Amino acid sequence: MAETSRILYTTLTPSFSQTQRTHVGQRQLSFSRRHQVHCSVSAGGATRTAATESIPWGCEIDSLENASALQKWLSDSGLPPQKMAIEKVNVGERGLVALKNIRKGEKLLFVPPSLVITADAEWSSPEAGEILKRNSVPDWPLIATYLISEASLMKSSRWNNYISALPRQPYSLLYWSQAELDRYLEASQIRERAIERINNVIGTYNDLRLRIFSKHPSLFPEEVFNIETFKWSFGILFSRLVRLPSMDGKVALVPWADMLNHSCDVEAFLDYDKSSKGIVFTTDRPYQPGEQVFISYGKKSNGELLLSYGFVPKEGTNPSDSVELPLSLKKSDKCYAEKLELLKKHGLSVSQCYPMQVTGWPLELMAYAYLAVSPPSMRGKFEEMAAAASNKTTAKKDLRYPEIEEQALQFILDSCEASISKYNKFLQVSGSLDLDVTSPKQLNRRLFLKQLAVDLCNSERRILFRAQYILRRRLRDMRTGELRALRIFDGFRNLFQ
Ligand SMILES: C[S@@+](CC[C@H](N)C(=O)[O-])C[C@H]1O[C@@H](n2cnc3c(N)ncnc32)[C@H](O)[C@@H]1O
Repeated sequence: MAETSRILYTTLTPSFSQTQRTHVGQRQLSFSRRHQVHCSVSAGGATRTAATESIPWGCEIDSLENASALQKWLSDSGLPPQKMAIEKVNVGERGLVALKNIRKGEKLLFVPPSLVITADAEWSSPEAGEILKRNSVPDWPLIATYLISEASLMKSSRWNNYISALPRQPYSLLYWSQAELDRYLEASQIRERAIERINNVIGTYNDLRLRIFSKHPSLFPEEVFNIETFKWSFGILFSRLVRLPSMDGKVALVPWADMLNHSCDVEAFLDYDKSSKGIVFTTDRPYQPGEQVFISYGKKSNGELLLSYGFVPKEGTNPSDSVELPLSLKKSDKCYAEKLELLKKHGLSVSQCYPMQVTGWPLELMAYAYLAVSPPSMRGKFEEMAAAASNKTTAKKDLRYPEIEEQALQFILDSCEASISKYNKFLQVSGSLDLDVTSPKQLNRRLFLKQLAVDLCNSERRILFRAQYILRRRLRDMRTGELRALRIFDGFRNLFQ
């Protein structure tokens, strides 16, 4: 699915105002010309009702409640006969399962553009769509608002069957409270990313509310267009929106295709196929009847998958897995101010995170480590080190400074070990984290979140363990090499004495 965070940041600069209104009032609205709006939003367990009838905002993610209505509507609306059907599955709750033998290299789906939601989609409430477009609202917030608008129209929207089959509470970190993020993701840098993302959604909503919704309350009543419904629609976008490379990277919600779950073992991805004029993917392995068919949501780390999609693949099964390692300049460094200024010049800050993989770490990380440990006598090299530490520069990154190689590796090792001890602490206490829950529902949610956090922390710590092993070995080899050289030197000295 799409590279979500990047898109959100570049499409709308949110105001980041903290004035959120999460309460939904109790009055009737004149939003829809066709019927009155009734709003019941379930978010974080709370249900808010605005009128007699309620907007369902999708269905339970683990139910097949609306799946057959969705399939029927899709085929009546032009989706060609499929070799797959929506079923309950072991991985991903609901998914698409092969009905017939499917060959490797076969094209599947063929969802026509008329069944795809993009920023150009026709609004059931055209006036509302016009206003957003006039205000140059970027694609992501535009589609998020569109989804809320269409959901609130229920049966009057042409997307009713699609929206009814969407999950009422998409699994994404958007739905974790600050306390849950602090409690479960304390050790992982994903916590920061989740907070940043939640603030972006809140900022985006506040910006739209101030600039547009508050000026047109009859078209965008707060009972419907509020932070809870935005969390829902952004949760849907984060977990289902796709970027279509053959349509110039256009982002789209593709009904039916968005029932496909992710596997780290496959490389098949969704795209627009010019010859068949539909959204397709090409299988990279055969499937037998009854087997779940998968696509790839992209080469994402376990943390990124949890952030957008709310799941963590089994430990050791994701070849794209990585962990963000935080590195910081030491305050006691004699050249601290000078180094910091250069880091800032290259768009970096005093603490920088770099992705570590089981297979190694980026050259930028090594450049940062060189800068952090380099003595005042290497002042002339600081600039090139800071430039190479930034991935925004075209500067030569593959720098080597043999004279400080050992200190740089030791610096990375120390940072790895500091991170490992945070994970150790969390994983040791995680067993006793849930003793204070009172209701079974709350207990289930807590256990579920805790399990996700434990899985994430185990997979991130595993990468750090591997890096620790490699770094220790490299340092040991360097030190024994140095010792041997020293002994040879001593031998020569004795000989000449
Ligand atoms: C594009 S939707 C796929 C359809 C979804 N299973 C449904 O029932 O609506 C993405 C969501 O499916 C689930 N999912 C996808 N791949 C998964 C996997 N490998 N393991 C667990 N859950 C997965 C996650 O909840 C994710 O947010």
